[in-house]
Amino acid sequence: MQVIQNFFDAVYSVMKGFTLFDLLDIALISYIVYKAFRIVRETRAEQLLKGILLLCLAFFVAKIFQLKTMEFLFTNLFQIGILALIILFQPELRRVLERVGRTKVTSVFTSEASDKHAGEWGRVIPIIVESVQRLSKSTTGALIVIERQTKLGEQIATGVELNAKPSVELFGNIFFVNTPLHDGAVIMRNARVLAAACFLPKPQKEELIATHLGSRHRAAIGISEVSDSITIVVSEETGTVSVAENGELQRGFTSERLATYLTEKLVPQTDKESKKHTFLKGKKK
Ligand SMILES: Nc1ncnc2c1ncn2[C@@H]1O[C@H](COP(=O)(O)OP(=O)(O)OP(=O)(O)O)[C@@H](O)[C@H]1O
Repeated sequence: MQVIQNFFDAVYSVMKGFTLFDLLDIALISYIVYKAFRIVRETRAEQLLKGILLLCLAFFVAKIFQLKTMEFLFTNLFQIGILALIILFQPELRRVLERVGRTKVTSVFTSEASDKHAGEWGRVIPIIVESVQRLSKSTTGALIVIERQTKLGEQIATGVELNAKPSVELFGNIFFVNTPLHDGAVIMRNARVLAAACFLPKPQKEELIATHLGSRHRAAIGISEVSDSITIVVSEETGTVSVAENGELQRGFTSERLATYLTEKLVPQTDKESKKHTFLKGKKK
């Protein structure tokens, strides 16, 4: 009974001094918790979170009924637990921080750099599309990663650095079967072919990926989970063109669709241009 009385006293004392800043505080915390919950739902941390919530519940039950040994045990467990969680979930924490760093607020500071290459991408996209079309026609397996804000230095270091001007012939040569660079992925940065034969990471939840997708498609999903890159995959078996972005693979791209997709992602349109584009689209209908 005393516990309940204390609880209401505490609530009353908090409400007495409640200001607009407290409301802002609550709104911000709610937003952070909501975002954290959404991120946790997409990772293996979901099960763990349920476990922690159960432990917290057990801890409060022990506190209410004054079970001293249980209380002692849980208090110590929580102290070591925080450190253990950081070690166990280091990859997830890293991904979350990377994701935070890629939010639109910070892109205010980086958009200038990406816009600088928009023109170059505009010239290179037709080359990529034509190369992909040829590779698809000849059922030559290919994996092309387009780097955006997240730097892919780790993956580039596993391959052979080229820093070459993109051309249809270059892509054809790189992916030509049994040549030294055909195994692995090409990574493009700032509209140039930076490296070839690069090794990409595996996806986090491999067991959830359709069994008919082989290691090339899985690698494309893997890199798209840990970065904001766009990865084009050409299937060696069927010639099907797929694109991986944000951990998702979309299949069956035609050349037109690929060109539109890449242009939308890599060549930011000015407000004026995009309005004109929408207007023209509307007129065509
Ligand atoms: N982790 C990886 N990083 C980079 N390239 C990879 C990776 N895993 C596989 N590859 C590339 O994919 C090739 C193997 O493709 P595999 O046949 O297993 O995949 P797939 O998805 O079934 O593609 P396909 O439909 O083209 O056969 C390898 O020879 C290599 O070039």
